[in-house]
Amino acid sequence: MTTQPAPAAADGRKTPEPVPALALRGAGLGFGDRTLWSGLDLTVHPGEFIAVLGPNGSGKSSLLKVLLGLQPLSHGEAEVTGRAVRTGNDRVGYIPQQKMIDPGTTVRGRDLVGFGLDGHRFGVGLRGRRRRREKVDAALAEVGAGAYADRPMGVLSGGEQQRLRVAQALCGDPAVLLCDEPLLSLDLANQQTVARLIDHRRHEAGTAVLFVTHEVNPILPMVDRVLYIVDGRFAVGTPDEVLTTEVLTDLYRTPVDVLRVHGRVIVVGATDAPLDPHCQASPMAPDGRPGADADGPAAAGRTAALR
Ligand SMILES: Nc1ncnc2c1ncn2[C@@H]1O[C@H](COP(=O)(O)OP(=O)(O)OP(=O)(O)O)[C@@H](O)[C@H]1O
Repeated sequence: MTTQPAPAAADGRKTPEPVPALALRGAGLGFGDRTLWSGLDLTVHPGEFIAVLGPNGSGKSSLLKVLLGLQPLSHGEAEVTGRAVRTGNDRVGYIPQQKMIDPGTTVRGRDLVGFGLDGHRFGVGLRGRRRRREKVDAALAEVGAGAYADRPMGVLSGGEQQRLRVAQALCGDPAVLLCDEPLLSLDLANQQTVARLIDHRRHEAGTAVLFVTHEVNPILPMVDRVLYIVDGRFAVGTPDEVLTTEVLTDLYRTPVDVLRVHGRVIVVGATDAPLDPHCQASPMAPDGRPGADADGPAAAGRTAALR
């Protein structure tokens, strides 16, 4: 949670700070008289992997909408690669939840991936078309979807469809990848595949990742920092800093225990004060839902930045 001063060059001049992939400054969002979150300052560097956690309705997806330029902030500023957010920004990739596509859908996987290049300018004519095709082929190869790329989307399995959505999001070489529960409805093997693809891309290409999830287990080893939002309050820090009894008790304003069992994080809520309408008793996931747990490193016990 500390920032390094910019290193000095040999001639004594300071090297300019790298442009963050993503920056929120004093950001706030509310609807009517309800504030989802406010005073949010978050700078995400190229290649960083941020998990966005919190109970239902805490404003996680709304944060992604803000960064996609689909939802204006109530306060503050949001920037992607140093520029104010806007719709249709080809520096931003988006992976939605897995939802089965209608079996009658004839759009091919290859076509879906190509939609990820809409807005990119390859020029007209043969050369432009060839460059576009090369990009699509490279994205299909990256996710291992070449074998079924020419089949209609409607006949593919959920895992195959989701790999193609990942390819679509990566196709345009985004600086920032916004993921809205992309592992939901996938079996464990496909969860791991999709998570690894995203992790690989951020290591290889320096793509920053904002990953909204209710289940931090499959991605915890990849997570650099957590943004945990509860009822207008939030904490930002490493998983060891945020996923602690102390921080979650502060956030939820009710006693919460964070346990580490066989390398997994289990969050246990107070039985007399359910943390959300679905959570009558422990255990619960770090997002407040009952009955789930999380892979995780041993607790370091440091306190996160808590708002
Ligand atoms: N355009 C809108 N107008 C009014 N209220 C809205 C609007 N968009 C979202 N909300 C409300 O804001 C709250 C946060 O919604 P959001 O989808 O961001 O939550 P979330 O944390 O992603 O929840 P979940 O985990 O259930 O997906 C919800 O109560 C939702 O109804």
